[in-house]
Amino acid sequence: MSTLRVGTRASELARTQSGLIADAITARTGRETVLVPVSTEGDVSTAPLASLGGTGVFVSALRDALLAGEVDVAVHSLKDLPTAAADGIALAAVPEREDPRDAIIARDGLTLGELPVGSKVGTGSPRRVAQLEALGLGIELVGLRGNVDTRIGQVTSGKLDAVVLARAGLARLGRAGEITETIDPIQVLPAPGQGALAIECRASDTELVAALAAALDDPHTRAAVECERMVLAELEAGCSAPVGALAEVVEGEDGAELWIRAVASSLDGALSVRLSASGPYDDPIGLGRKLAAEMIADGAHTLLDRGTLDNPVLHPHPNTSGK
Ligand SMILES: NCc1[nH]cc(CCC(=O)O)c1CC(=O)O
Repeated sequence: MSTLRVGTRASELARTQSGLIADAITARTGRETVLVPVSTEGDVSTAPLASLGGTGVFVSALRDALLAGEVDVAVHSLKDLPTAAADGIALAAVPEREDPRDAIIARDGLTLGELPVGSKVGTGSPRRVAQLEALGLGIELVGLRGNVDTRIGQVTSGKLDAVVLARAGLARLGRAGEITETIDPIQVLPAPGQGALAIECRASDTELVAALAAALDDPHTRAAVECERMVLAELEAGCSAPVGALAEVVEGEDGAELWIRAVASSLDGALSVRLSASGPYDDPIGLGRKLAAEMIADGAHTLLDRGTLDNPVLHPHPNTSGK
């Protein structure tokens, strides 16, 4: 059989993730694979992500390459995928997710609670900013982009006291040892889909879709992320909105159940709606809808709208944008 071309963004994290999936495909299906780099607007631009025209900046170039027949498989971080389905594209597999939590890398081994008042903490994510502001730690949150290496470098060089990153990305890069605290989801709920990967193919490649689903899909992860993403979709929010959600499969007396927690915040973190719900494992969509409806009844839309006109919290930090 022909070699499968696996499209990947150029960043080190993306190449690492795509490489892991390419190896898993070969190990489990016997198909040879080759990585094909595809550059995306999100990699090229150094503008704040929130200004790059909303959802999916990292995703569309890979999908275009799939549809153009330049690659056969695309690997994305699931949290970067827009919630709307894309024409002609199938989500073939959602492999078992890594630890979904956020983490900090701070100077001198400090935890969040140990950071002195006035400490500068880097993150470009409105979701992280809002939830960290809500903790009232007296830290100063500083806008930050760039690859994982650049971000951690801000701490090593002393420009920042700490940076916030997804634990999963650090683990895949072999840098989990530099984490000084993994943040409890009680304090900061991760982005919907964080820690999970999405493997997409052309929908017309039905045999490949079925083969990758059989080889790599993890039904528990898929159910959890479907539930989380339904909350995001129902709130009509994108991947850069201050919305966190984390679902887990728990074994109850009557079989498997899904349990989900979610938060929607104003950008400044001053106001938030934080709720949880549980329901049957086989209806993740229904559970996500139900929780979102409760959040909306509690004013989630008002909070999210309040943040769209201006951004009072994120201050761009010199020399931190880019690669
Ligand atoms: N938006 C960038 C992005 N997309 C996925 C990850 C991490 C890996 C993951 O969540 O699976 C990151 C970096 C980060 O948030 O630290």
